[in-house]
Amino acid sequence: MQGQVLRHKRKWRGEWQRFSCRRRRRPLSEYRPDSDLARACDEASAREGVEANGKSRLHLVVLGHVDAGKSTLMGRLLHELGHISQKTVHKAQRDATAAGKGSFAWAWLLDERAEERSRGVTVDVASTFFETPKHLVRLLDAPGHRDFVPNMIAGAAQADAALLLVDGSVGGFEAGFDAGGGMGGGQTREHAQLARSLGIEQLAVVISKLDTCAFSQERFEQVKGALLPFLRTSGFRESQVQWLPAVGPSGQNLTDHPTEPALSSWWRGPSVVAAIDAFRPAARALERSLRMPIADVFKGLRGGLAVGGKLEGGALKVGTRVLVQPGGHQAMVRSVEMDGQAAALARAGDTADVVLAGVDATALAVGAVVCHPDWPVPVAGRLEARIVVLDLPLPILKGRQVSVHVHTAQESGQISRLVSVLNPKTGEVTKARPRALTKGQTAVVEISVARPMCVELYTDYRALGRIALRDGGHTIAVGIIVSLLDSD
Ligand SMILES: Nc1nc2c(ncn2[C@@H]2O[C@H](COP(=O)(O)OP(=O)(O)OP(=O)(O)O)[C@@H](O)[C@H]2O)c(=O)[nH]1
Repeated sequence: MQGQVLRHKRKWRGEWQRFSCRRRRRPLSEYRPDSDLARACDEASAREGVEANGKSRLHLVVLGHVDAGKSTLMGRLLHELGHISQKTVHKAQRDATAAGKGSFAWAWLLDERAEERSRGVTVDVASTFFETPKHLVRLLDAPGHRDFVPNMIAGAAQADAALLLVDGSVGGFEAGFDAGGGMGGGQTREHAQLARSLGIEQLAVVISKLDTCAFSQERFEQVKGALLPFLRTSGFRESQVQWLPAVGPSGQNLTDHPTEPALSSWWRGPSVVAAIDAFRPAARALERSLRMPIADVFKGLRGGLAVGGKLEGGALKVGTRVLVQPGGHQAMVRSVEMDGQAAALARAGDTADVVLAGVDATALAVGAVVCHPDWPVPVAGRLEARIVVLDLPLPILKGRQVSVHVHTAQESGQISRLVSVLNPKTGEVTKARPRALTKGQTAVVEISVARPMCVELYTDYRALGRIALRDGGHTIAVGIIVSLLDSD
């Protein structure tokens, strides 16, 4: 059953009929970019190096357990890099102190900026831009609280690399990393596992708050020693993981080697900025057909409805005809904005705001996908996924209700069939039709969703072929989509 693709099977029934796109999909391998779009992409690639001073775009997500120090570190970093003025810092300090939350002044810088940008947002991930010597960084500051993990997933789904903030203080690390009685535990674990399952391979683990234990090298190594085996089993390659200490409030090891003697005496590695510069930007998948999962829907500044998101493949420009799935809604690109500026073109790897003309507002929702009309993204109500079962106290049984996450989409569904248990190394079936799945097992399951979702086979389109299953506020399994059933 694995790998079987039922691409053209149609089932017209009830609500499904309204969601289905009446087009027959052509194989992705046949895709050739439209010639004027291809020319515009070539010209943009030629200009790119000059306009961006040779810098490349990087989507970076900041992850970590609640209160690990993510916002503080990034607020201070933006100030050090000249993106936040001294005046704004003073104001945030005054406001935070007046509210009896003086220690949150740096964090408030980022939070306040997020509010300013708010425009009926649907994804509560603060997003801002900064430059490092090598990169133009789009920063996504994901909320650490477990209630907001779905937002974190939407943020991480767009990222090329992640900073994982880990509270190094005594008790702080343990709280974020604790297995939590077998129900997923702290968000250090869950964020790391989700990040990897969402395709993030490059990670910098920033151990914060070492000032609370006299900048102890021993504590740094202890935290690293506890976390490294877990990251390995989560699928990170050691060569792709950097480790570094940093203290947000005093700015230690953010842009330069630390000035604090207790830290500089033993730390020889990179600063946060150097670690970010060591990340490789993702290659632009221009040869793929257009896929832009919608992360945000809002009113465009110059009228019309706009959608925001990252182009996972292809390109679009003013005048491009697109299709919005589910539903097969035709639309025309009226304008494109990137980094708050009007742009002629958006290409794979860019995050853009796109105003669409000729489309009904009801078609535009977070989790819908803007795609090429001749190569529409499949919409499936039932699919098979190869999953790894995470830390959970109760086994997964057939019928388990789950929240299904794929790119920016989230839908309720159920595990409708346990297909097989696999040997994780060889992929061989070790048990067909198991009665239950337990922690650590690799398995193929069938998932049915309440409303059909835009998904792809992992082998066709990785960014839209990764899946996470959550239940009761915890991620219970992560995996890849191996077969589309009832898809159109
Ligand atoms: N001593 C010390 N305190 C820190 C450090 N980094 C952050 N803090 C403090 O930790 C608290 C939480 O910091 P935040 O930056 O809000 O943490 P966060 O990870 O963004 O929290 P959420 O967004 O709620 O997940 C604040 O009081 C900060 O001042 C650090 O390196 N050392």
